[in-house]
Amino acid sequence: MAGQGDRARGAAWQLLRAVLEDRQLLAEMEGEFGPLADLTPAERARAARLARMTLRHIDRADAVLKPHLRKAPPPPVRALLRLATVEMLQEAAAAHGAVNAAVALARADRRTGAMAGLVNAVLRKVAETPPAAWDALPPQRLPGWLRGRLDSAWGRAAVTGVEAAHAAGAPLDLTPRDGDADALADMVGGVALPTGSVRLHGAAQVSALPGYAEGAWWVQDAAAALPARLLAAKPGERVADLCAAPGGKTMQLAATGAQVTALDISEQRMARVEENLARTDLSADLVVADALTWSPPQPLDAILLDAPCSATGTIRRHPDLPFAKDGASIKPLFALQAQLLDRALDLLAPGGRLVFCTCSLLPEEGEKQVAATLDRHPGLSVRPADLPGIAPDWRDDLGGLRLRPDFWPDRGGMDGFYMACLVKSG
Ligand SMILES: C[S@@+](CC[C@H](N)C(=O)[O-])C[C@H]1O[C@@H](n2cnc3c(N)ncnc32)[C@H](O)[C@@H]1O
Repeated sequence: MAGQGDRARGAAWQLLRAVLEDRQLLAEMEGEFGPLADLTPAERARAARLARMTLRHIDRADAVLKPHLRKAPPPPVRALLRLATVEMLQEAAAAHGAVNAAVALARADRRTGAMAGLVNAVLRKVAETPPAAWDALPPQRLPGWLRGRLDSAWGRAAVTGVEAAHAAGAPLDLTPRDGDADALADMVGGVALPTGSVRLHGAAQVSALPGYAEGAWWVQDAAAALPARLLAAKPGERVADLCAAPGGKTMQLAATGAQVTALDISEQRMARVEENLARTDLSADLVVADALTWSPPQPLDAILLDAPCSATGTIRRHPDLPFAKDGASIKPLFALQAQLLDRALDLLAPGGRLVFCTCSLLPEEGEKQVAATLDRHPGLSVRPADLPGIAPDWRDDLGGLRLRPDFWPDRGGMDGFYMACLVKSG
């Protein structure tokens, strides 16, 4: 019978193959029926971590493997070699355990069984790689379609910084329900960030942290916490969160005392908003509907539009994304974002505020989208972003905020985001 580590490795191998061979997203496979279904919570966490770590360092693994392979092995074997290489060199796992487990996995699968000898021989050589040689390998490159766009938008130094941030992964950020970051940092042993989030470095089991059961905080990247702060909802205001699930921003809005309607097109994802609100003892009206056709009973004072996007700002948390998506698959989102913006503006009362945001690194989903909206809607203006803890150079010429993973390098980075607060003429 396979040991615990082997079951986790086996599941990580399946996850990797599904991403690399079938372009599936990890998040879609981590549910009840995916490759992790029969594992214990600890095994699941380990499998998901191994798969993500391998995807973050796959180019480096290939560079180490190349001299030991006469020709590229079939994809399943290649994925197994990459997994074990990253486990040994990035995680510094004991070589005998990683090699033996990979050989056992190869042997147990009829598609790879005949190559178990090769797996053994190659990984024994990989195990001899000096740590300094591994450390000297450059971080994984972004895929060509994204690298080119980011290079044109932000320049080569930024691209290099973003790639380094992706390789480093992401810390765990929490948003305090009562807004007291110092008290929460003391409670969980984290660091209060200048923008009001609390950061924890190193692996932590979220549900075991103090305050989880009481709903004193929720997990939310420090950058993702800023759009709701930019909207600055006030008690009693009528506010809608138009693309709400899983609800991080809904909880922030509800915590202000505003009357919040949280809307999402996905019933399944809306269930997550409901769970999150229940745990944090916050309330909002929940609506499953298409934001393009939904109408509120009265015009709204403020709207948050966290529009569907390429999510290219979250690659450090989701290293599978560059393998599962490409430039063509994200293009239709640009038009949808413009439609959602126009519709949201229709729903606002005169003088009302709309924060548009996307977790994207592409100007097409941020700066360009807002500039085009201002052109389409004479009288619309941007209220310049001004929030505690933001650096002046995060602000763009329009008055929005451009955030990138290479910002805050000494603090552990942040997700990529763009946000701007639009004000409808009175
Ligand atoms: C970026 S996510 C939102 C994240 C969320 N605001 C948070 O902070 O937790 C985008 C969401 O938009 C929803 N969505 C996509 N198209 C939509 C539409 N036409 N109307 C309403 N929601 C939509 C998706 O189901 C998805 O949950």
